[in-house]
Amino acid sequence: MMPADQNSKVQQQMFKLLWLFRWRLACGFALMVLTVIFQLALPKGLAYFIDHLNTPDIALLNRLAILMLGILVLQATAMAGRYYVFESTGYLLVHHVRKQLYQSILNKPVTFFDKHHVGELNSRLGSDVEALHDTLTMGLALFLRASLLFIGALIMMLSISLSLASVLIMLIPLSLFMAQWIGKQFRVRSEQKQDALAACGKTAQEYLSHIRLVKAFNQQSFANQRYVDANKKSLHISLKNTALFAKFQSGSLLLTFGSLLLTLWLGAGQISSGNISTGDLTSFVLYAGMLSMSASTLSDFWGEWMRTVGATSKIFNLMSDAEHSGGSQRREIDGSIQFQNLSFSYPERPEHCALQQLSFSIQPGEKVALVGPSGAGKSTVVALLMGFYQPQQGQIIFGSENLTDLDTAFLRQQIAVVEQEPSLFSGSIFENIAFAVAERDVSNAEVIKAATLACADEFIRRFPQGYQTQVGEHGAQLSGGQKQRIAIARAILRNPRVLILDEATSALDAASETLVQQALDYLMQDRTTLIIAHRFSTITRADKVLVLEQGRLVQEGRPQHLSAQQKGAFYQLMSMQLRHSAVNPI
Ligand SMILES: Nc1ncnc2c1ncn2[C@@H]1O[C@H](COP(=O)(O)OP(=O)(O)OP(=O)(O)O)[C@@H](O)[C@H]1O
Repeated sequence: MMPADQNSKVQQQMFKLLWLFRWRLACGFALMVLTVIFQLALPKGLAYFIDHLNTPDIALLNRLAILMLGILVLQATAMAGRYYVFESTGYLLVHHVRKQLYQSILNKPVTFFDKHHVGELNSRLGSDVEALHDTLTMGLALFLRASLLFIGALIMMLSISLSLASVLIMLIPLSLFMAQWIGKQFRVRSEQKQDALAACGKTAQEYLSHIRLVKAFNQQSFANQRYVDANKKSLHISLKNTALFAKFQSGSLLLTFGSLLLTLWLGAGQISSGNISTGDLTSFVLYAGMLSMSASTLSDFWGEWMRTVGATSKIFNLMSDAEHSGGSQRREIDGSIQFQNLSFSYPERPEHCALQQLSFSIQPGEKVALVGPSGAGKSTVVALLMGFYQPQQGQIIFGSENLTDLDTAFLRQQIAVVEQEPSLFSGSIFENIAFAVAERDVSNAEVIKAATLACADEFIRRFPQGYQTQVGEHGAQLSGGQKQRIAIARAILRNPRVLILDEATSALDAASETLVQQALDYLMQDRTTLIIAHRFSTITRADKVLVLEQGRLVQEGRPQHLSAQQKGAFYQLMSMQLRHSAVNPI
């Protein structure tokens, strides 16, 4: 349950959203008032018609029929207009919120993504935003219409027969209570069903996205069983829901037709005593139907509205704070980097020190290899360098500027990262290389030049569609070496002052290896390069090596110098690496 003040804040924001579309909504409301007036007029017309069925004045009946037909046509037209205006406003609202929400998510700090699962964010963008459409526009429209109809039908019923109306009004609380109770039951079960369906989807996604592993271990039947189990839960809830609905239907039938019978019985007495006509009784029954339908819409709405407030509060929370963009200095960096007495713990694991009192400096143009066992803190150094996290202690200096004073976006423009497993997006090879430059349009010639320097132009041209070849999800059509060269072309196009290279651990064939190395050699020229290095050959070619162990810098120096210190961490690490390479050459 949300606290009341947060509830009202969310509702204020929901009304602010509605306010953006006020003219469309006002137009929809005007059409709605028209449809309600027509709807209320029809039973009255019908009553008049029935009471004059025996009249010898056929012309009067004809005029009456034409008038009612006219009202019907007008009502149908106004109804179509009302439906279109509200429904389309709902879609425009969803489009608006989804656009803003996605943009806010993109601008969140990296720490945010440590806490939130991509699947969860997807469901905020999907079903939670969709709830706004259903409740905020269509739901609200139905609520307003039901309110107008309820009041109108009640007035008409009271005007036809006070006594008959009083009896039926006493039955309203019973039907409202029943609808409320059943609505609550459905809500609880539909939430359980949603959870069961989400669990089903998660199981399917997990096994299907790792299908090769499943097949490699012959685990199809295990994967199938997991899915069947998850599916069974959702079936069980659906069956329970269906049984409840069946009972509800019979109860509601009894109540509806019981009240109808009561009305007819009491009405027949009133007709025989001459208080009302047959037409009056017919219209009374029709108004009573409108009253009960609108009452159940009204009782459903509140639960629906509060559920949407719940879902929407998560959306508004996500839309609130954006990434801390660091300082305001938009300085060109010269490539020198210093870590000064830096300590850092991830916000999600504050008790664990990922980096401890780390100090080192890198000169402009220097090639520095960052080495250390798994979990030593190599990737953390890079994450801090990119400004993804703020250290709790110490500082990072670019040139003479503290990282906290620099505009993070401007700083990142001057850094390029080549990942260990390059990420390619669905789209063409051209788009994937041009992805390097967000600030301006990139020409064909620039992309081709970058690809040529990355030794990628030749293989790209061999594809029938060349640079327009679609790489498919996760770049499935490209080999490991080809993906790496595209990632290198991307970095060349960015022309960064500082290059961060997370060296691939997986082996390439000798020909690919040579091409990738050639591309990297070009890329590293005259740039400060920090390499998370795994290969012996890379490490020995670096100007300097930083050896990390459990977040601490344990050794630093030229590789030749460090390899001579047989008791040092570097020597141990390299001996292990060489033994491993002898077994699994990379
Ligand atoms: N997002 C995170 N949240 C919490 N702890 C993290 C996070 N990322 C890394 N860590 C922890 O921080 C420490 C350093 O991790 P880091 O990824 O920097 O090591 P690494 O040297 O790059 O390892 P590897 O060579 O295996 O990639 C590890 O103990 C790791 O468990």
